[in-house]
Amino acid sequence: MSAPPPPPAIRVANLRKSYGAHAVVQDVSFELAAGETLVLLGPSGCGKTTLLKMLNRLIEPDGGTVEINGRDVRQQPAEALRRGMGYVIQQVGLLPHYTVAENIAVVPKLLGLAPAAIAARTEALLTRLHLPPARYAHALPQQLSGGQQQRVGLARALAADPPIVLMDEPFGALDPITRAGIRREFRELEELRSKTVVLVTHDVAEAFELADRILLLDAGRVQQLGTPRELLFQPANNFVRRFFAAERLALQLRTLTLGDVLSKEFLDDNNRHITVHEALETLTNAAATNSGFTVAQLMAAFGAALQREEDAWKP
Ligand SMILES: Nc1ncnc2c1ncn2[C@@H]1O[C@H](COP(=O)(O)OP(=O)(O)OP(=O)(O)O)[C@@H](O)[C@H]1O
Repeated sequence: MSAPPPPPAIRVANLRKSYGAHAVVQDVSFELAAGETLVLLGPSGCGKTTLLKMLNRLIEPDGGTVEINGRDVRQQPAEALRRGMGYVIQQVGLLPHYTVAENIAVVPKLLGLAPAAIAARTEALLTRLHLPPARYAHALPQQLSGGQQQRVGLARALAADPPIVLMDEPFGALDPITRAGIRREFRELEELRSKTVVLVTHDVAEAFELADRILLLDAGRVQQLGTPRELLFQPANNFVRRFFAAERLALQLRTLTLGDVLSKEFLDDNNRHITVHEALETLTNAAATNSGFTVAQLMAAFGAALQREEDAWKP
């Protein structure tokens, strides 16, 4: 007999939380496979942060269950649970009198890791996050820019190599350009690729860029759970449709790939996964090498692909 499949990394069932008469999270359920990135998205006050904090017991639910790797979180002490999950917040929360390296070492020390292992890990993470250790390991948080502090916050969350990382508006305090840059680094960070990530944002473009799946909330209720593509092309209701209306074209450009829009003769293994948006950026860059098609051809193909998608989901 084959072994039963492993339980999902995170399973949330019928989770509820109210403050007085205000139902902040209402009957939320979802499952997340190991290695998946789920983005909690929705308007301000819809319950994203409350939902996230119930995963690591910073907030205790009124009802429902949270299981991590098949185990109910209430069966483990909250402190131990939190040490096993990375947590990144907008305010970063670095300890002001600790150096960058000391901040990163807090959880690994609590977990009893050997000092040499902690030092090696800190150095590797700082290097990976573009903060050369020789320059930054012994700096104090106040000597860093907001973007650099955010990177240290990320390094700290990853220091003990937790399989699950929770992030609450991790790029929220940054200006748009720094934000886009860090987001790109984040996507490319090997350290995060294998991790199960739950990330809160109210930024639609950010959600589309980072999510494997998006959980869209309104007033504490799940409006839709699905891939960015599903939310865009198969909205479950009018709220979902309206939520993306203002940025629809930009999202479509970021969602459809060359593989979706171009015919086979223009495709190869290097370009088929590039989004139309990325391809346009390259094409309009003067230094770009010849890609075999023009902006006009790509836009025509994109228009035809959109029509196909819309037609496919018409009731
Ligand atoms: N401790 C509390 N007591 C009373 N009400 C609270 C408490 N914490 C949160 N709320 C309310 O619950 C609702 C959801 O808050 P939450 O922080 O989860 O929303 P959010 O979607 O993360 O919002 P934002 O995007 O603005 O951060 C809000 O209306 C908030 O005022």
